[in-house]
Amino acid sequence: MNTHVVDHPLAAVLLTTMRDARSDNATFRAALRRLTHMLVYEAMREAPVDTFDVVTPIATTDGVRLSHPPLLVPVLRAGLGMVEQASSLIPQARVGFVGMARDEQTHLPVPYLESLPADLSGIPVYVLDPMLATGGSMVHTIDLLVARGATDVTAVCVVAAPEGVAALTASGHPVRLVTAAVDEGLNGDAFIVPGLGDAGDRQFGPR
Ligand SMILES: O=P(O)(O)OC[C@H]1O[C@H](OP(=O)(O)OP(=O)(O)O)[C@H](O)[C@@H]1O
Ligand SMILES: O=c1cc[nH]c(=O)[nH]1
Ligand SMILES: [Mg+2]
Repeated sequence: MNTHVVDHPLAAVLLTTMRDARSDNATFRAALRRLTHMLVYEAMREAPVDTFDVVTPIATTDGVRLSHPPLLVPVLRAGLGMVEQASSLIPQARVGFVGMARDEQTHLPVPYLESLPADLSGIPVYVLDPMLATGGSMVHTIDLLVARGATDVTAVCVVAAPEGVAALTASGHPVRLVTAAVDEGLNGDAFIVPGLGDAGDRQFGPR
């Protein structure tokens, strides 16, 4: 599984704001939006394009358009904070939704929402979730996508734990990871260390 860590000073500054426990909900959300812009921009770097003639006020030249406009899939709740920025960067993208919340005892994801197109064959999919911890939520989401025919999936995360990266690799799914950081690991509550806490709570308040 290919992992791309976006290593850029501007991304690192935004990640620092998100990590900082003193950042309030609004500050955290604003930093997530701006960091999402950078992550999606990098994630789309190799996206294939078609060329066509575009007529400027002066002459005709080559224009480009995305060959395959993608599907964006925010994983609720925390991924909601990424979808507005991602879709403004890719206005042609469609959006599907998956909702799940980890059980605090088992740390397993409990799904509560699935709203996805039936056929995803030939459509690149970008899953938006700030946190890849055990990987359970991301693997479950990709299971749903692959069952609909997806063969080209990118997980766009802010912070990943090595355990989550290993789970994505072990899943055998056609996925690559774009993230701002791979952290040290998980604590006994399956939270990422040093991480940034609960990304849903830090945007929207406790459930
Ligand atoms: O890799 P995992 O161990 O599955 O953990 C990661 C998941 O945990 C968080 O969601 P959470 O379950 O806290 O729900 P929320 O977004 O509603 O807060 C996060 O946004 C991921 O979806
Ligand atoms: O550190 C973590 C782990 C799972 N979910 C979060 O929001 N944060
Ligand atoms: Mg949460």
